[in-house]
Amino acid sequence: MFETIDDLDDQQRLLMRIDVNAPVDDGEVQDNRRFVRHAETISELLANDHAIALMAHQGRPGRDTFVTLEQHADILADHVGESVEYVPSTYGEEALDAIDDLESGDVILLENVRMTDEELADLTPEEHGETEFVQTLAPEFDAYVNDGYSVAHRAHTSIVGFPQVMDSYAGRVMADEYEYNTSVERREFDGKVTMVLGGTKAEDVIAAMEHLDEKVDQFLLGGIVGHLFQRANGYEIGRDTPEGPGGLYDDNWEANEETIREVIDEYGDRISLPVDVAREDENGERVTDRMESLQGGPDEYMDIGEATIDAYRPHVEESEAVLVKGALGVFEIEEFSYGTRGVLQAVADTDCFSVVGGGDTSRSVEMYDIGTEHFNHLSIAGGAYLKALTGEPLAAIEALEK
Ligand SMILES: Nc1ncnc2c1ncn2[C@@H]1O[C@H](COP(=O)(O)OP(=O)(O)O)[C@@H](O)[C@H]1O
Ligand SMILES: O=C(OP(=O)(O)O)[C@H](O)COP(=O)(O)O
Repeated sequence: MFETIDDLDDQQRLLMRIDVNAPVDDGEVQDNRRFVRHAETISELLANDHAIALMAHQGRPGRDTFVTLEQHADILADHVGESVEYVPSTYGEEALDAIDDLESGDVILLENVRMTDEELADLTPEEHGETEFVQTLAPEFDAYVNDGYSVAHRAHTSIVGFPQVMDSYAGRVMADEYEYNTSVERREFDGKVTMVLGGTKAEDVIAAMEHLDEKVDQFLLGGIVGHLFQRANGYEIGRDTPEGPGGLYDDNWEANEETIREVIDEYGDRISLPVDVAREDENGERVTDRMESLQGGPDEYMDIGEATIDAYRPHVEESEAVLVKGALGVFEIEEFSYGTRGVLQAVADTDCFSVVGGGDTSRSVEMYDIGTEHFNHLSIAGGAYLKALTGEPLAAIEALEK
């Protein structure tokens, strides 16, 4: 097990990794629940008179979302209610000067760690610990804190390098997420465990399903994941869209179909699939088509239909635990939110242990006032949450435990 910030002495100089990786719309960084959750950890640490230098990433090199962290500092400052100084350097002279000036109660945010040569280099954790990035910053601090659960599955320098050479602690977000998200893997439930899987990151979800068969009694599928399964069953549904991940239905179809077939052969009797799906008609209204009546063609289906929601609800009602990853439809558009809302409402109305994961998906609970208090945990992680559910070790946790 790892140590947490409860084990820290007061008034330390802390180097802390958070994950405020966010959607970027026309160059503007969008606020999200990650900022709120990390702000809570930062406030807690400030109450104990620590001085904090934050490390974080945004986007991936080459993508439009790969930007500096200037806006992130402002958004964080709003949530913390204290100044968060943006430093346009990760471990160069400007960074070292700002770190030198750090006093108890101060918070600075260093530049996007993915702008360094080391962060994404293909190195072992020990080699990450020997990089100039780590060797320059580590001596400046008393301890390292990792609160970035949603990036915990990446073995990058800021995640696995510093714990090699520094006293290391899990932040509040990291510790809470770890506790809830490993509950399925630990199989803490006697009753039925149901997993609701959807969203757009379909290949990750399907890969996870391969490892989940013994831990889950019932799968309820929707979103793009549901389309892919129904396509493998011979229905003419699904096409790649410019906004989507690409390749699911053409270049990667053969591989996807093979995996889906294996999953269906292995435990298809525990998998419920959409019996109807909803699209927009020529008047912009929601219409629902039965699966047998699909004709192929260019229709884009954006939600599961009402009959599917009715079929899924009883499974939720008889479950002891329900884990959700990915939305069942494009819930951001009210007309196509019925599936996601219907199933989440059923979870909220039932006295089961419940976790909703996926940065986007968990947002739907707040967006439609379903009541966060009805859920045991809303995860701010996507990929890391999915990995934890399957029992795969997370690089950050392994590094903290070392
Ligand atoms: N049928 C669909 N077509 C297109 N997008 C969909 C569909 N169903 C769900 N989605 C999208 O899935 C997203 C959420 O799932 P996902 O992309 O896996 O993200 P996360 O893991 O962050 O929750 C939502 O933004 C929603 O619009
Ligand atoms: O947003 C993240 O992951 P997620 O979309 O799986 O939740 C993390 O910040 C990890 O980012 P990455 O997938 O570019 O390594």
